[in-house]
Amino acid sequence: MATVLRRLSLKAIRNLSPQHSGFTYPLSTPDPSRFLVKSIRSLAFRHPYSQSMCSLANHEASIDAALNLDDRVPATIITGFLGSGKTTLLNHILTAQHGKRIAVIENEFGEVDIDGSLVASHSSANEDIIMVNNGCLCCTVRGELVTMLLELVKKKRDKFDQIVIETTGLAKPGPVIETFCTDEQISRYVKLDGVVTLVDCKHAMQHLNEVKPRFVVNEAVEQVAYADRIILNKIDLVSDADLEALTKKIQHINGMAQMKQAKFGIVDMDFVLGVGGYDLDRSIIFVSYIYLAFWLCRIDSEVPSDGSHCENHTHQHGHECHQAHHDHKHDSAVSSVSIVSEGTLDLDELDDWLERLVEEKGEDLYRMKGVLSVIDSEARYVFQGVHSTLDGCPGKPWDPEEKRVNKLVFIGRNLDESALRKGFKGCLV
Ligand SMILES: Nc1nc2c(ncn2[C@@H]2O[C@H](COP(=O)(O)OP(=O)(O)OP(=O)(O)O)[C@@H](O)[C@H]2O)c(=O)[nH]1
Repeated sequence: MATVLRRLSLKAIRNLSPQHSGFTYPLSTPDPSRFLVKSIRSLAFRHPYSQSMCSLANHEASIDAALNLDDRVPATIITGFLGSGKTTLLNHILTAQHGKRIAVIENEFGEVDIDGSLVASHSSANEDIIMVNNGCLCCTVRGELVTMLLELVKKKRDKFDQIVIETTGLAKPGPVIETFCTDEQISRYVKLDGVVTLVDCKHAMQHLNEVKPRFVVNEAVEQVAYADRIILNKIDLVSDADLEALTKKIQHINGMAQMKQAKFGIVDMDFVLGVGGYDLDRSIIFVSYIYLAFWLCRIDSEVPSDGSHCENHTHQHGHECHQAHHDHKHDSAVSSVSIVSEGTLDLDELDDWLERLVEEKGEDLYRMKGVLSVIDSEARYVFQGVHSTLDGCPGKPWDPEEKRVNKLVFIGRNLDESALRKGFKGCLV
């Protein structure tokens, strides 16, 4: 069925664009994305097959939604590039007064779980934080997402009111969204409420403009393009002029999403929960998904690049996804190095090493984070880095019986693993 829908959708989109392989819109249209979504929605409504394309479960769900009988669990996807503030927002959601019990699915790019402990320390319901490490929900561990969602809703449905999924900073949101629209089991129990994208105002322009090799998709652009809500985070780190330029750039990519500026992800809860971004017939969602893929081709062609376009819609980050219509690789130059080691660190040595590191490699070091055991401290030391921005503070105290294990993750371009391990060793007392 999905294939039929896909073909019809592609045809519909092609009909909108008689002049070239991208698509055109009336010159008088102030916002092309709005026009296209409207057109595609009306096409989907009018299409005789649109009602028969979805599964029975989806039909029932749509009718229930219309009658306000929809008791499926709403799920929110939090996405955004590495270090943009996703975990910070998640902690805000977990501690804010909204009366909702939240189950969290955390997806980390490195094989070491750092965010899990940082999130768990804020949550009162630790057992409902599920970690998925070392793979992207958009590809390698997508199956796990389905399994975990089903387990949550089937075994613990009475324990929470909302699911929040934090993707890795290198995830493509499209395939994750598609899981909610196309998996019959998931759509029976869970409804996608919205996609919230965090934007790091200090570094976003660099990533949005990044030149990618041919067929490699820019994840930062995709994360903005698929958003229902965009949080322009870290406004404390940029000038008004930079903020204005970034806002324009983002509006150009996605003119539909509501946008809010924030520091440390502080926004009203109704901006991120209860968005209702997908309270439409599933077929329309799927059509919109296809539309977005096409819209992204158009954006990609406008983002400075070496001529790449989306014939094959492929991106890389060291592993590949072989789903029918979103084959993609993530950028193979981007990888992670995880260090797990016992021992105590000299904080001064550590500071010196990290400062030297970001001075030399800051441009390529997208993200660093760690939970460390430092000398003369009963508490964990938590350090965070995004390019050359470094931050460190005491975290939760170690339990007296607990083995003090240092965990660090570096994510970036062309990482020198042996140099990183050597640098770390040099800080041990
Ligand atoms: N100055 C400033 N720092 C911020 C703000 N929001 C978050 N940070 C810091 O940015 C760093 C990264 O924040 P996280 O919330 O861990 O980012 P993330 O998107 O979850 O990171 P990954 O999961 O690694 O992709 C942390 O040191 C935060 O304290 C902000 O508004 N201003």
